[in-house]
Amino acid sequence: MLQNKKISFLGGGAMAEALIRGILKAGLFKPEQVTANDISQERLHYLADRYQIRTSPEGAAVAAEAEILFLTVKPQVINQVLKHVASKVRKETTVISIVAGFTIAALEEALPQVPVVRVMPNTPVAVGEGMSAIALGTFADAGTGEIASAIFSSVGQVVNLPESLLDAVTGLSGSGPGYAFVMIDALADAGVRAGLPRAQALLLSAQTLLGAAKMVIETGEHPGKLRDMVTSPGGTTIAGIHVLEQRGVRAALSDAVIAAANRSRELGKK
Ligand SMILES: NC(=O)C1=CN([C@@H]2O[C@H](COP(=O)(O)OP(=O)(O)OC[C@H]3O[C@@H](n4cnc5c(N)ncnc54)[C@H](O)[C@@H]3O)[C@@H](O)[C@H]2O)C=CC1
Ligand SMILES: O=C(O)[C@@H]1CCC=N1
Repeated sequence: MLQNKKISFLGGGAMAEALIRGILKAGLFKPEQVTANDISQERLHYLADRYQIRTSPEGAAVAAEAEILFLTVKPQVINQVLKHVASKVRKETTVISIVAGFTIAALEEALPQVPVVRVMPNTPVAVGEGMSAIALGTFADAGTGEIASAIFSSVGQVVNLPESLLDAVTGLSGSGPGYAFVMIDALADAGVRAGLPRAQALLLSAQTLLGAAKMVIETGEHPGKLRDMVTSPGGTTIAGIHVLEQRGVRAALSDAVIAAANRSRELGKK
């Protein structure tokens, strides 16, 4: 299905790089099938050098030859980019937008009759542990859906959801790695505070979150039940959890997700 298809990225920033790294690592595409476009020459040199992919500063030319075209620029510039390339995008090209808040309706207005897919992935696609939610546009058939699913399943887990839920996804899993990195860093600092050497504290912190997440996914158990398994009566864990509850960690995480989802909605209105 994807054999020999030309896949291109308009915008070669952090998320495009995460996807490029992930799909090459998964062996889904060969470097010569991949082209990145960016306004920054420095970025293009870096991507060509690091991943041996093709690069070009000519967005319209890249869009014209793409069979799968990724839109990976910031929400603030997507309209300008689409205006520049829209007339070059062929009706057979699958267009996959990961732009936060940018709606399928807006994509289809810029690219009439083109099969478009809106996806909200996250940066762990770079290491094969991404979480992506997919919503298909009006002109996307089952084949288009299969292409998007194959790409994103090669770099992590995929869910299909109605577009109306993608702002919520952005607040939870799209932005979520940011929250997780803050937690990992804070726990590592706490380990140092408790007397551990920095490098070991960071490993203990990150591996603990990785292990806990894996237990939830692999056992299918409710996290509350798994938490009870760690929590001995009168023991250490309940003493720590009490402090988290006292400081409102659950409410803080909940407010973080809602704030990010609201921001995604706001970006979509611009
Ligand atoms: N970073 C993340 O965790 C995630 C980001 N997204 C979405 O991915 C998109 C890209 O985000 P990042 O990679 O984080 O941003 P970024 O700022 O790292 O990358 C954007 C790239 O676009 C380039 N660019 C700017 N104007 C351009 C133009 N006219 N033509 C071609 N390239 C141009 C910039 O030079 C930059 O390299 C955003 O729309 C964001 O909402 C979605 C999911 C997760
Ligand atoms: O911060 C952002 O706007 C992007 C969208 C999801 C994750 N990062």
